[in-house]
Amino acid sequence: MTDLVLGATDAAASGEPHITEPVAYDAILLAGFGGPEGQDDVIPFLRNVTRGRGIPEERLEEVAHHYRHFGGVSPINDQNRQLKAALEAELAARGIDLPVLWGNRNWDPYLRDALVEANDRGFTKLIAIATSAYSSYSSCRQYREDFAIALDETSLFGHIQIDKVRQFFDHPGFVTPFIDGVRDGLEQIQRDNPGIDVATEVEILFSTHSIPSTDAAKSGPAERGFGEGGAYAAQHRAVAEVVIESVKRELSLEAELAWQLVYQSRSGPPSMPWLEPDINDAIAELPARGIRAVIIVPLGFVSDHMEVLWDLDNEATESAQENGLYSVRVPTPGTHSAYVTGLVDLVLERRDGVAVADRPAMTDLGPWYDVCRPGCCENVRLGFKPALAGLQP
Ligand SMILES: CC1=C(CCC(=O)O)c2cc3nc(cc4[nH]c(cc5[nH]c(cc1n2)c(C)c5CCC(=O)O)c(CCC(=O)O)c4C)C(CCC(=O)O)=C3C
Ligand SMILES: [Fe+2]
Repeated sequence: MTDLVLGATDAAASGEPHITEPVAYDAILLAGFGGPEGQDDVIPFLRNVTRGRGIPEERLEEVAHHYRHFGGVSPINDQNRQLKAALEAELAARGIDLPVLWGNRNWDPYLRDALVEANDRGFTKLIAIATSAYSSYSSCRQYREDFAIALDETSLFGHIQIDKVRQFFDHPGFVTPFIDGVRDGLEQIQRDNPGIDVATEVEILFSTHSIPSTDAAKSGPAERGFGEGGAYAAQHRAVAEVVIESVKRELSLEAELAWQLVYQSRSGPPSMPWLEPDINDAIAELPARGIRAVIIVPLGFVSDHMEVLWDLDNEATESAQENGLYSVRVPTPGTHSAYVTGLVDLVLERRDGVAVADRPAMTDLGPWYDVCRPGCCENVRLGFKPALAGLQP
């Protein structure tokens, strides 16, 4: 163990942003968010997620109601079970002998359960895939902090090494399902709205989780300037541009497509600035510009979990209806074959120490770091906690 890169050994301790030495991993750690699986789980789950966060009580009641509406069951755990099975099938098909262990940050099975299993099976080197594509406290560092906490809880610090694949927002495996989805969505709009002008009457709304503006500002390494919304927003804008250009190419469209990046699922007190505009406010502005149809793209999400089912399929879809707009919601990557293949490629990239030039990245921002930079994805509200797979502090 080194104090430069907490919990890491070998190549990771060099402090380089990319590890291009092979590492003999024993297993993959699939790290999920976790979600309730029955009415009795809802409140304890929400307590786990929001401990010490200053989320207003009304917001918690509101979110509890979303889960209650679906019988207290979030689809997220089943989606991760399916992803685990798909990864195992892909690994087997490619003859790669790497077991997949699954553990969540906020619900059973927890990360600590996966680490106990790893230890029982004699695994000491794990490569983690967090089910989260972009850079921010919630989508990167919080997973890394929770790895450190889980090692501590299980007294496995110094026995088990946990590295983490890079944020994969611009990996073709993650982006391809969105390109497919937007292309199919446009075709559906043209089919169902004969004569509609895709250049002037359709708006593509790329939606992601809102986060506090202070988190967004810290979402990338301080020395790189990313503009408004930090690396988090910059990564989303860059991926959205790639999706738009790819769809135009695939459909041989000459005209520009209208799009914007919007936010959803805000949860802090109104006094705290979070990233805007909210998707529902953005939708309300569209009819005045002559827009007749929207494509809602859940660009920030890897599966159709509660934020997608409730905040998009329920709320945003209703906003579209109220504003007289035809709407299509694009699927998330889920278990799309490109996504599953891409995740396995990301693991092999680390196992084999692939050269940076040979790592696929569809935007100029990537390929993102294997070892997070100091202060990257910090949370100024909650203060410093040690985190694995990154340079300290
Ligand atoms: C960036 C981001 C992602 C995307 C990255 C990723 O995918 O990880 C994400 C995913 C998710 N968020 C989820 C659920 C919740 N998030 C909450 C609260 C918060 N999320 C935040 C950010 C994010 N969240 C933030 C800044 C907060 C405020 C509290 C804090 O400062 O930490 C709360 C508390 C209640 C509320 O306020 O909404 C809940 C219940 C679920 C599970 C859904 C299911 O069960 O299907 C998933 C996948
Ligand atoms: Fe969240």
